[in-house]
Amino acid sequence: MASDVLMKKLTQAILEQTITKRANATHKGDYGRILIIGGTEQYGGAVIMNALAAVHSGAGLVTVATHPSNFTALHSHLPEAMVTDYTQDLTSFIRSADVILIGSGLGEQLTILTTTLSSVTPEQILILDGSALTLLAEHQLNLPDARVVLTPHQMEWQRLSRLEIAEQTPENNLTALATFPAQTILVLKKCHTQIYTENDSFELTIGGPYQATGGMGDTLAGMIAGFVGQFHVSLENAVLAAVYAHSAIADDLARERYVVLPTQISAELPKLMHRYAEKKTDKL
Ligand SMILES: NC(=O)C1=CN([C@@H]2O[C@H](COP(=O)(O)OP(=O)(O)OC[C@H]3O[C@@H](n4cnc5c(N)ncnc54)[C@H](O)[C@@H]3O)[C@@H](O)[C@H]2O)[C@@H](O)CC1
Ligand SMILES: Nc1ncnc2c1ncn2[C@@H]1O[C@H](COP(=O)(O)OP(=O)(O)O)[C@@H](O)[C@H]1O
Ligand SMILES: [Mg+2]
Repeated sequence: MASDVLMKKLTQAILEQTITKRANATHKGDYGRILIIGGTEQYGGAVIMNALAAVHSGAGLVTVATHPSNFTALHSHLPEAMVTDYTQDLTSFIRSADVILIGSGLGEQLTILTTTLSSVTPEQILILDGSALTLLAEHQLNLPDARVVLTPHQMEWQRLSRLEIAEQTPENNLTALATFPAQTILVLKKCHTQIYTENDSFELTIGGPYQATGGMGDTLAGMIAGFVGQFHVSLENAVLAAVYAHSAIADDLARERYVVLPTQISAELPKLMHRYAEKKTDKL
């Protein structure tokens, strides 16, 4: 049966609307203070990819709260990022962040998640990815009063919504989203990722299987953090632009590659953003 939900197709117009040229008299404090929480000993790569994407998106200040065994690797990839031990009290770090991204490679660290959920405030943006979504579902945790973005892939959304992947129709997804606090944004990742808000739904028509590499979603989550921390047209626009840019870069790179690595996407971000800030839209 055809869907009654009108899914708007994302185009490069979302990049033109969202990515703006920077004003001269600005500083790092104007471009988002991002706190990334995740990365067990096994999954350090996940937060490294979050942070690479956030910094290459233009985030002003990025701090990564992770297992100490990841500090050296993170710094060797990205000296721009600050680090802190995620087993220590994170409340002061949470308080001073504009955007908190938690969950990529978080594994079974339930206490870190519950502390974060109880510490965020309504004006903060909270992005929940990876293991945070699985823990949320397993322990039936409530979302806090904050500006929440969920970034599940289909299996994570199955755990959260109790909808089998085959049942994840636009109608069912919207009904499931309505059980979360109003204004929660859902980025349902798959081939042709869909984005749902309380009142609207959008579909990506770009991207492809050359993106099917571990870390591709960690990179998207870091980009979303970077975009929402600096582009304030609306939270929805910034999320949509990050989702579109992620796959637009992948498509561009895939013209000459069999697979596209997550870190290659991050490396290309400043170029793509420069093109759109300058409205040089001929290439993509
Ligand atoms: N380098 C790293 O440190 C990496 C760490 N990762 C972290 O590993 C943890 C576990 O995440 P995973 O996603 O691997 O494991 P999950 O168990 O959450 O999900 C993977 C399972 O879902 C299935 N699936 C069905 N539809 C899917 C879809 N559209 N996209 C992706 N999977 C789909 C897969 O076949 C697989 O069985 C997360 O915290 C994640 O952030 C991953 O991001 C991979 C890279
Ligand atoms: N076949 C595909 N076509 C388009 N996009 C894909 C495809 N496979 C994976 N992706 C994209 O790659 C990302 C994978 O996210 P996720 O599974 O969370 O990765 P990870 O947790 O390993 O970082 C999503 O943005 C998804 O849309
Ligand atoms: Mg993931």
